[in-house]
Amino acid sequence: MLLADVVATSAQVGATRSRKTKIAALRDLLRAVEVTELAAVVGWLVGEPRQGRLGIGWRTLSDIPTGVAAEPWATIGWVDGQLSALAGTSGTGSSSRRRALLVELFAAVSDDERDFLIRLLTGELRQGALEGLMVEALAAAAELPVDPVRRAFMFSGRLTDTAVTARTGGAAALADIRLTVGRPVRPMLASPAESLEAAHTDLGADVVVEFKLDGARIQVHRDGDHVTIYTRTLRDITSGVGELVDLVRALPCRSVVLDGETLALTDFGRPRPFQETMSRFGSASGDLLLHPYFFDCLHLDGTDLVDETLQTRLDALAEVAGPHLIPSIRRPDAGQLTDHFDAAIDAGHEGVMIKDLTSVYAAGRRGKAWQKVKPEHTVDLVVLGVEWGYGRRTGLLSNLHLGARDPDGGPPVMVGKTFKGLTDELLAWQTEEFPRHETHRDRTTVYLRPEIVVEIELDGVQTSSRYPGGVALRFARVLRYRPDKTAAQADTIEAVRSLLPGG
Ligand SMILES: Nc1ncnc2c1ncn2[C@@H]1O[C@H](COP(=O)(O)OP(=O)(O)OP(=O)(O)O)[C@@H](O)[C@H]1O
Repeated sequence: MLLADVVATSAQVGATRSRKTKIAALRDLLRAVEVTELAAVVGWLVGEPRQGRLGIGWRTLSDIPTGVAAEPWATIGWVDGQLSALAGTSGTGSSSRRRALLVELFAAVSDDERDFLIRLLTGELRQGALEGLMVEALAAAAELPVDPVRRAFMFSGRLTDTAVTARTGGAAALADIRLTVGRPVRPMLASPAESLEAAHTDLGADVVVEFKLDGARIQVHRDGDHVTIYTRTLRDITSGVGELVDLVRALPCRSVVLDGETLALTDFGRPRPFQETMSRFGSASGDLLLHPYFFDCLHLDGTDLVDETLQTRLDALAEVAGPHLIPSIRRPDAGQLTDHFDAAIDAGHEGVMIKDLTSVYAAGRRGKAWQKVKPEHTVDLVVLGVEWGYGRRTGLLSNLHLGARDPDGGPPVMVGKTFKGLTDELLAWQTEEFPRHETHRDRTTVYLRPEIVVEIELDGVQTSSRYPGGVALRFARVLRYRPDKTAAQADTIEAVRSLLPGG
């Protein structure tokens, strides 16, 4: 099959807002490709080549001469081979070798294909929403229910592998993919709740309420003396966090998989700012010590706990990591719930997580089983453009155009603008950094590729006829930039709409 077929399907997926139509388009393509082409195609369609991130920048790519292929002939296998060669090129002389490979690649493709490849190689195609669609399309193509595919993906962490397993082995092979100590599992995520009371009413009395710490997610695997530690995006950071490795090695068990958050603390035991934890995180240097706060246990001494209730998992966690638990309270009444929330805020934390004690561990869709409550609403949005300031801000890039993620993989949906909360330092940073992400500009505004995520605090949202999503932010202000997040991890337009009064 040709690259052109994949590009056509990608365009079809982008052109419709209908989830069903998108899935059908992906399913038809998945059915038509050879099994040998499947991993490459799945990787491209979710924006994550099976070779991993190739680290090719926009600047390098824009310098490669345009192709001449009038009749597209680039096959999937050939393009995949070029990407493997690119991935395997390192050391002296690698940049000219990489350039030669790119020139060869681009000479063989049409304009549409070139555009697709550029977006693939720069990471612009990478979107969490596409993974969700792909999971459903893989199930449809293999005529299987979605759940076993989603579950296999949770355990394997690699959609390309899951695709091949679904195609070649069907339900039985998918069911064989289980938690393996040492191999990271995709983490379970939370949904925002409107308020403490709303979450409590929604989940009922059978809940645990935990502090929500503003650190970095860690997933810890230990098999005997062998410890590995992964980030939220399943990156192995073991070598950078020696203090955590030592601590986990000393836990009273033979094998364990733990989920938690890690933080650096001040001398007074209060959390250090998020930026400080992040800068220490994974870089073995610096004298800040990271402390783990565990909140889940997925495996203990040969027993998988993923399908057990949270209550059972927390009991196992208390047994193995008692001194390192996140502060929590089980089955609080309304008064205890508010007290716990206040205690979290007083201690300098972000808020609380309210979790259903009867729920199992499930990654893949932001479920309602874990709900987060913060004192203010905050959303992570994508910067779409920025206007030149005036008055004191003349010559500085100031007013941000903010977009929420389209859960179906389309371009972000604009929901408002703000220049509030920007310090002089941030204004200077924006003015220097944003032109590097520019697509084009007009007299007032520099438009950006949607790749910078900013955390916005707001009082709420209101319906709007001006913005395409029908909703606009109220009193939005910039809290901070989120370099740890990609646009695929920004909040969705649905998450923004859910903040509408009564939404
Ligand atoms: N008690 C806790 N239970 C689960 N996750 C927690 C807890 N405390 C802190 N966290 C962090 O919160 C994240 C889950 O919240 P969410 O799914 O909203 O992710 P997020 O988009 O990073 O959230 P936010 O932007 O609010 O940090 C986890 O990935 C973890 O890093």
